[in-house]
Amino acid sequence: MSERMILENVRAYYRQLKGTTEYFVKAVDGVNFTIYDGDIIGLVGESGCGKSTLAKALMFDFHPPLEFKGGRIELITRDGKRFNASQFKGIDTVKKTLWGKHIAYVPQDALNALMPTIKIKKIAYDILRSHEKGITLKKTIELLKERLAELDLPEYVIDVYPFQLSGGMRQRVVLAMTTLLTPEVLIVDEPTSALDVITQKIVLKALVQLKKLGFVDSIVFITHDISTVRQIANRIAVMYAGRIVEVGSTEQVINEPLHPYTEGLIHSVPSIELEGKEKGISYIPGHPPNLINPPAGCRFHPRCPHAMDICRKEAPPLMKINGNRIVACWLYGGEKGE
Ligand SMILES: Nc1ncnc2c1ncn2[C@@H]1O[C@H](COP(=O)(O)OP(=O)(O)OP(=O)(O)O)[C@@H](O)[C@H]1O
Repeated sequence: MSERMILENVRAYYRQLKGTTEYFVKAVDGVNFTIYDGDIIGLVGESGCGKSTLAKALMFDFHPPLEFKGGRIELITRDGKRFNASQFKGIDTVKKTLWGKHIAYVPQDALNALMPTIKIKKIAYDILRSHEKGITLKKTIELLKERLAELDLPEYVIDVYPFQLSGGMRQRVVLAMTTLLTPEVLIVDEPTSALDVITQKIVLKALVQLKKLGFVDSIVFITHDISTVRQIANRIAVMYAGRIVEVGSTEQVINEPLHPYTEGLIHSVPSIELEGKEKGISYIPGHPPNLINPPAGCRFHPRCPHAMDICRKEAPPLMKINGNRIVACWLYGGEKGE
């Protein structure tokens, strides 16, 4: 499997000023993570754990107050070209070089971000124009018609205003428009959280379709809802307090979670409990830490039922277990992972 993105020890902090004192919110702090061609990765974790900030890092989207503090973020294109976050001097070059063409992002508020008074074809044209000089409205319409048909959306959509579309339709139109230039990686942030269950399934199907048809190679699906992501992801990465704590196949992570945090997360989801697990719904005690001054050692140790001495002192590295499981927890031994 070829790699599409490699993240090594990535740190992305928000700079904050209180009076004259400078603080950093360590929203992404030592993340290691690889995205392969063909992946649909579910990135899960509680609110505030750093998922959206990690999405910004994957987009090379660093501008104040967010700062890239170190590590390696590398994007590898289909034709083998490599882009490194540290090679870019400003966000404008990132936008021009990568966004839309190699990596695309559908933010949490995409549904509302569409200007209600501009027709879909004009919105698509404006998006394409910002990435591809010389593209015409005629060419945009041709391309968009093709894509809409592939995603089972009617052609008339191009001539309507966003407010005339239902939530699920709007979300699929956003997906079609965002991927018109066939980027290698698509990042979607909570794409289904505002939708009813049936519409959610239609949007999930559209995502799978985008990958199947080769409009994108890999998808990162960000959500706090592990039960949604399990429907389409082949792998799940679990994030806690700015770090990835476990990565594995969807089945492994859900059926045999290794990290105590993953276990807590899964047992707190009713829809997963109902499918065969009879342990009852439970909640993870305590709260995620303040990311300005996170606890030493494993960041989960104050909430962990298995915390040992070492957990309070040393942060566990991501370790490879049984060949293909990856976990950052002192309960497990093994060689160093991703
Ligand atoms: N502009 C900002 N300035 C300072 N801190 C920020 C900023 N944006 C986010 N943060 C902080 O960074 C941390 C990670 O936030 P982030 O939005 O990445 O988490 P998340 O997992 O995506 O949360 P959610 O699921 O609620 O969207 C949080 O502590 C948040 O308060």
